[in-house]
Amino acid sequence: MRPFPRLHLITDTRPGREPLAVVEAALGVAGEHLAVQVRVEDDATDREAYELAARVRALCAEARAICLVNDRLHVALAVGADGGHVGALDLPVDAARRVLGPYAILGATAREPATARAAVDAGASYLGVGPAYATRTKDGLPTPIGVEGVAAVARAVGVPVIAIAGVTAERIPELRAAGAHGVAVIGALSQAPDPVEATKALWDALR
Ligand SMILES: Cc1ncc(COP(=O)(O)OP(=O)(O)O)c(N)n1
Ligand SMILES: Cc1nc(C(=O)O)sc1CCOP(=O)(O)O
Ligand SMILES: [Mg+2]
Repeated sequence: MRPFPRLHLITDTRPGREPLAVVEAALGVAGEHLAVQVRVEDDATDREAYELAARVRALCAEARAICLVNDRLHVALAVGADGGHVGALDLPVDAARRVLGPYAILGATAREPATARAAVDAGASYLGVGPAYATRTKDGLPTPIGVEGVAAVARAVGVPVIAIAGVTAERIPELRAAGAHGVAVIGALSQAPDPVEATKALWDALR
């Protein structure tokens, strides 16, 4: 079985961003070691989500990378993605598992050990754990849990923990030391002046 990717790139579809260019740059560096999660803004239409996901899925297939879809599991199924990711406002994890089937990759957001254990019991195959640090990318998040919070979740579960929020290449060593299997990033790549160099820095810190 393939090792679960340590680097997860989440698409940034805010105005002025170029999600496909960033995905292509990252795939060129990390290829099959990358997971790309297609995440669109809440007010995007399903058609917009589908069209982006279909293009990302094709790029990932060419690079043998994993393609996941955030929230919209019908879109994940429609494009033949490898799986999906759900959080507290999305389908419950057990329902998401029923939708995606037993073999799909299913990520769930967890911010502390009890939720993390419940998500794994309900069928999550990895956890997105954060906010590890403060971030400007998403509003309304709770206070960052820090590396100690990531470590508490990592100790509680046996599935890969993917740290999220405010992650930079410089922060990866302490997250890995805390037990994170890997990291998920938006801004570290989508706001980088050179996404190729930024992917190299992230990947070098993870391997
Ligand atoms: C890897 C990863 N971790 C956490 C999240 C956040 O999911 P959620 O809490 O459902 O919030 P939205 O991303 O849907 O706004 C994630 N997407 N990926
Ligand atoms: C989509 C998302 N979910 C988070 C959570 O903590 O659940 S943080 C986040 C955005 C992360 O963006 P950046 O890498 O730019 O900080
Ligand atoms: Mg969600």
